[in-house]
Amino acid sequence: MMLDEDDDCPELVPIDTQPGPPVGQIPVTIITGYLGAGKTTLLNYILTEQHNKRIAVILNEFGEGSALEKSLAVSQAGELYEEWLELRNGCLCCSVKDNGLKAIENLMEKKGKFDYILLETTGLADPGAVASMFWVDAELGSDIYLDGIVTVIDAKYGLQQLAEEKADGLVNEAARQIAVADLTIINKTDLVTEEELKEVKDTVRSINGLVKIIETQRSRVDLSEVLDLHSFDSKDGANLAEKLQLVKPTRAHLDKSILTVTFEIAGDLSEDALNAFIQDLLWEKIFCNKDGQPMSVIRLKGIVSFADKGHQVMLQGVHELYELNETQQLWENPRINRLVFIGEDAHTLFCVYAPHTTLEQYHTPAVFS
Ligand SMILES: Nc1nc2c(ncn2[C@@H]2O[C@H](COP(=O)(O)OP(=O)(O)OP(=O)(O)O)[C@@H](O)[C@H]2O)c(=O)[nH]1
Repeated sequence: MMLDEDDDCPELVPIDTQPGPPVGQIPVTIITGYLGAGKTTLLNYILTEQHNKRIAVILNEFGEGSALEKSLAVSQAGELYEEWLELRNGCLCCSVKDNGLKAIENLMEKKGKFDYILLETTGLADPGAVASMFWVDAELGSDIYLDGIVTVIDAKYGLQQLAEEKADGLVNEAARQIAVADLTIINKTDLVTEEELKEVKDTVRSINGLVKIIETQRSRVDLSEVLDLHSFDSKDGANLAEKLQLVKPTRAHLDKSILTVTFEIAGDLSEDALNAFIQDLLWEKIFCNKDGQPMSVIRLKGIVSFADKGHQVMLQGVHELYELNETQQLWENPRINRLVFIGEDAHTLFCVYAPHTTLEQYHTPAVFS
């Protein structure tokens, strides 16, 4: 076909990689932390700050072990909220005793539009289970999406809580809450010395090499540090690529079993090989420690390169779920893949592939390509 001379040349359009969640979905931030750490104080602080958002706060008993699945089935019914409080700045506060996403969705239908949902889990909850539920639900076209997981830590008693030994070799909830977090708030800094605070920070870092750490008194935070983190969608792509460069593998500290392992691999990966590796890790659980205990992943993140893609691809995982999404970031040479795994017995990843490697950054092209 000939182009009319007066016709403009078609403009180049960027590839539509659709970063971030679909338009119109409402972010949910999960707020977790051990008993008495300062979660409620944080929620109250957020609610009374000026933020021009209509925030709904949901206090509930998500993630109470086996109650979770059961509740998913029974939460179809109507009246799910118990107390309801409308604050002057437009915030809404309610207590949902029922578990499950349906409860929240019903709530939204009833009370109209919120701009934001904060969900406080109980102190003993495993937020990873709650997070995976939201993540799956967002994929299924829900009105809400998971924005991030914030863990509040007690500066004074946090270490003690982390050191508590659980029966049957179970990993302590306080450690899990840190492992899964995008942001940790070390609260009650007024009650500790500089040295004590440093020890808490070092311990948090020893569990989660990726997490952002801030310190507070009375949970007073800059709201931009807590809300709209986009920790699970590819809007975070550029930030994540930068952040991953700085992540260091961690060494066991107080909680001996959870730590962070990093891989750095130059060049393109094979998508099939990477999928196979992650599925072996998350689903088949073939990577075991010397006692035959499989590595259990709590969180994983990465920026990876596939030969047929000019854009960086983001890897995200929580528990047994993972996702690979193309970001808007174009690769520059050299392409360096970076993967970070946080989990129980994460060091077994090294033992499998490199029995003599210590926890230093490890180059392993053979595994993924
Ligand atoms: N000294 C001091 N006390 C604080 C600080 N932040 C919160 N507190 C107090 O610590 C206690 C527990 O705070 P909450 O916000 O209720 O803690 P929580 O995590 O919601 O507790 P649970 O709901 O029991 O899990 C309250 O008495 C707060 O007033 C702080 O920075 N310094």
